Amino acid sequence: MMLERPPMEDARQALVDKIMPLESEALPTMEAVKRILAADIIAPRDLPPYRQAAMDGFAVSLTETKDKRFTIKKILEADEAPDFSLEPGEAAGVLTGGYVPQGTDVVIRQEDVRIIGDSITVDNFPVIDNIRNQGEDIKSGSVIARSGTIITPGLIAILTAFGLREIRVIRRPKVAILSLGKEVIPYDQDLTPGQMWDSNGPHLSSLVTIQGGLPSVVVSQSSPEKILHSQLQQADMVVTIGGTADGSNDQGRDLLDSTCAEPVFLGYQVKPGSHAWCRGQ
Ligand SMILES: Nc1nc2c(c(=O)[nH]1)N[C@H]1C(S)=C(S)[C@@H](COP(=O)(O)OP(=O)(O)OC[C@H]3O[C@@H](n4cnc5c(N)ncnc54)[C@H](O)[C@@H]3O)O[C@H]1N2
Ligand code: MOO
Repeated sequence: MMLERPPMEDARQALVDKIMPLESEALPTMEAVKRILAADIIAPRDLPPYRQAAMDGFAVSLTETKDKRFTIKKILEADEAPDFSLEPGEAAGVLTGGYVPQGTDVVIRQEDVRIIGDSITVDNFPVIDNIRNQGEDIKSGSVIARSGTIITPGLIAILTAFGLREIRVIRRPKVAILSLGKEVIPYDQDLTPGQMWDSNGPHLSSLVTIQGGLPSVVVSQSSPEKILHSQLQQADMVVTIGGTADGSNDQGRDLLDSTCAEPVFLGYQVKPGSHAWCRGQ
């Protein structure tokens, strides 16, 4: 049902109601910032993926007698997965984000130990264990982000922390912008008296770019109907500029009538801009 000069909010809602989600496309994760997720993302594994040290220092296995001295079994490298377990009274050198060996009860910061030969003496036992448990941040199988989410830099970090190389996003809408009027010429052409550079086309085009669309601007001095119909084949949305009044140069209304698209609203209660029309499939 076509609305005649509705309030702006009703016009906006009528337009939004016409919008259909576009198809999705696969993108390398690094290129997906600001795009819209096309499907829920499920965590493929736990994060952290293994039990990690939260401090540089020593992983220790405590003794029943609460000894302060531990024998160093091995100093682990940053990229090393331990192939041993700690027995009570043993310690292993660990780095933040690295594995802690099986049997670890607590990680003591290196500032809180003294290294004497092949053993350590703990000056201060921490009140927390300084261990990040497997899956503590995100559990395998849980939803990381829902379909429809706008991908932020933070989400890119999470997706790549899971090694997700490619994700499905909604494709960018193609928006054709048609500047009507025989006096309007592209801004990069020389002007003759009576002509006007197209500035509204570049304005709308920039707004579309900022919102994530793919704009194309056409100045249709001649055969606007032909251009409009070809744009309707290629674009998801066509926006025409000018020609909305009743002057001899105003073809906007006839142009819209020449499409088979259903009228959504005809004019709306905004000044200036009251002559805006909308049609949709
Ligand atoms: N007899 C009447 N005249 C007008 C009426 C009316 O009811 N009866 N309404 C007035 C109102 S209100 C409005 S709003 C305007 C609507 O104007 P149009 O949509 O027809 O706009 P144009 O005539 O095509 O252009 C107006 C002006 O803007 C320049 N222009 C157009 N396109 C561009 C562009 N892409 N970049 C830069 N400049 C552009 C154009 O050259 C004209 O100078 O009608 C009133 N008149
Ligand atoms: O209808 Mo016009 O755009 O308000 O000045």
